[in-house]
Amino acid sequence: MSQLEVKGLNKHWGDARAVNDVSFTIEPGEFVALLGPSGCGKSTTLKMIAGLEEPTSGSIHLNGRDLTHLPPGKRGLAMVFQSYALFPHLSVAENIVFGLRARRVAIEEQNRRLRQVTELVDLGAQLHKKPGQLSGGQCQRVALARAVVAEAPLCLMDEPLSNLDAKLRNEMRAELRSLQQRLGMTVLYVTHDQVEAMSMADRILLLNEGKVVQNGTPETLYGAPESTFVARFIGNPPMNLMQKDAQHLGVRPEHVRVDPKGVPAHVMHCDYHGADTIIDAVLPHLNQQTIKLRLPGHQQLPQGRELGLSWDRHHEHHFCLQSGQRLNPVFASPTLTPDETETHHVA
Ligand SMILES: Nc1ncnc2c1ncn2[C@@H]1O[C@H](COP(=O)(O)OP(=O)(O)OP(=O)(O)O)[C@@H](O)[C@H]1O
Repeated sequence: MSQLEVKGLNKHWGDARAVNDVSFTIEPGEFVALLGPSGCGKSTTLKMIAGLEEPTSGSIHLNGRDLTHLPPGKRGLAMVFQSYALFPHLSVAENIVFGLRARRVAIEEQNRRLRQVTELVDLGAQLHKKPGQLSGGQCQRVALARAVVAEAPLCLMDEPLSNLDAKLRNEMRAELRSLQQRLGMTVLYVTHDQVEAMSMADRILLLNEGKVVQNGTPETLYGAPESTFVARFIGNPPMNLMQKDAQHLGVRPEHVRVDPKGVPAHVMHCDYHGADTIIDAVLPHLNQQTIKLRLPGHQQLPQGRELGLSWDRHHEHHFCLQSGQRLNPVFASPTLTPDETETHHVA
């Protein structure tokens, strides 16, 4: 039995369909990211699972128990919010065990779990401080610790790292993922940041306009996007999508290489990123469409420089021009199939 089972979930406000027939499951110990652009329905989905928003229709089961219409307090879920939601007048220790006290868990058990979790999230020296005396990263650790001590069957996280600066966010990502794996926590994690979803999740549910557009591992979303929307959303810079015949031909910037025998291109612009350079080029034989390529190191090519470009066949993605849906199957192991690894020239 799946830990969480969401079936045909809808949330309509008048004519607006914020969440439109969303179904998915989460297995015990899985870390699933609910990813998508602003306004796609991520938070509304999470709120319906938490019991903070009533679904228009659909059902939510946790370990076979129907939660759909239960009040939040009866669902037994843990939550971590972007805002941390700590009580400013309580100490770190009191914040962490707040839920356990409310549930009248025995004091010895509260202390045991508090000791265990403060060691895990390295808060031992801060237990008597108030949230106002902590850094953003420490506040987020307190919020995490509170979710961990609850020992809930599912932990819901709504953009928990978005208030932290870039360096700390990176550190906390690794910390959170390692904590989740060590404890075997089942997590549903809302984010609009594809890097966060790609680096942390076992599986990604990508939402667009209230619908799940792809449900798969990070590798599947990157390597076999089911539509042009997914192809553009995952990867930075996103996949090049060029109109050719009656299709969109997709190839990722990191898979394009300079090759004198390749398709002719003119350099437009070079963008140096430190470890690599992103080059924008025009393809005169493909209706002046543009293509991006990623080259290692610092490349300074003058505007107008002529290049040849090529890529391997197994790195091509084909999508229907009208529907945007994927047309080509995925090559399971490209290096094993000689005719699929040949270099392809588009012109
Ligand atoms: N209480 C409400 N009344 C009416 N419309 C709402 C309400 N709450 C959300 N919406 C709409 O539902 C849609 C989905 O909103 P939601 O907050 O779930 O998106 P999101 O993916 O979490 O976005 P973000 O990343 O910006 O938080 C949006 O179009 C939003 O305007």
